[in-house]
Amino acid sequence: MYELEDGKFKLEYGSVNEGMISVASGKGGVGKSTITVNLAVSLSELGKKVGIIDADIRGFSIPRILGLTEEPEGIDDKKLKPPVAKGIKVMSMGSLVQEEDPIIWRAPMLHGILEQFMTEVQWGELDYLLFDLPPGTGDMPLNIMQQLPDSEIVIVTTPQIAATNVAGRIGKMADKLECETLGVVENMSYYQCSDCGNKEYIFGQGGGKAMAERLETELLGELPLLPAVREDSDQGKSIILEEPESDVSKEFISIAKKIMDKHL
Ligand SMILES: Nc1ncnc2c1ncn2[C@@H]1O[C@H](COP(=O)(O)OP(=O)(O)OP(=O)(O)O)[C@@H](O)[C@H]1O
Repeated sequence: MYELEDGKFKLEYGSVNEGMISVASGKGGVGKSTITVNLAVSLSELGKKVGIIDADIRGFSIPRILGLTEEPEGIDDKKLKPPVAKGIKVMSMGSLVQEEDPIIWRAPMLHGILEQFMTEVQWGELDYLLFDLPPGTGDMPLNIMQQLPDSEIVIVTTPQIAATNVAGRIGKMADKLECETLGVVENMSYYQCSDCGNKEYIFGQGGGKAMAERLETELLGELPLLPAVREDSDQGKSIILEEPESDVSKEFISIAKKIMDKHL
């Protein structure tokens, strides 16, 4: 699907110059897609050219979270021009698979669609290509990671020990496939009272850090549980652009910088 030359991924119609990064989670609902989008926007705000492949075939939510309204456009019968939102090029499995198709049919289609996204889409020059993986440690995320040699992985977890145990399996899977784990992002780490600023650690504390230690990787950041994050996502907005001075936006930018530093 691509060649790695001098640290750059050469695609049929473009290249990825710094990193192909899968965003994974041990289970659903921990904020993987929200984090994929906000990381992409953060990298873009830091001057990087970014693309996203929404490979979460069950819950393809990237177009909605990113506020994408355009469809991919066919060019000369061979290539697809990816739609763009907030400066990010996006291809979603959701645009090619019918939502009502049973998962059991969709899973084998994944391989072909991913290949099509890598070889028939006019990505142009990108610095980062992010993949929103299906949640969990089942066949679907495994198959995708197997198809992406030399890619890296960021693991999203919530702080509960149960969640970090499952997410830890993703790290072990990445090791087996020789994908480098860039680090762990702990989401919904705490809730901050908008009146008094007090932080409540409603899901416990330290699970992300403990998991990062177990996997011998870095805790890239801890993001609060904030109504504004969900509200913006629901409306196709990004908190990074809406409230760039907020603590949560600064934390996203800090995570993006740590990822960039690993590609210097
Ligand atoms: N830090 C946060 N604060 C508030 N709400 C959040 C936060 N992160 C995610 N959410 C909300 O939690 C819900 C689940 O998030 P999201 O869809 O990103 O999870 P996911 O891990 O990708 O789920 P799945 O893999 O099942 O598709 C969404 O409504 C999202 O807006």
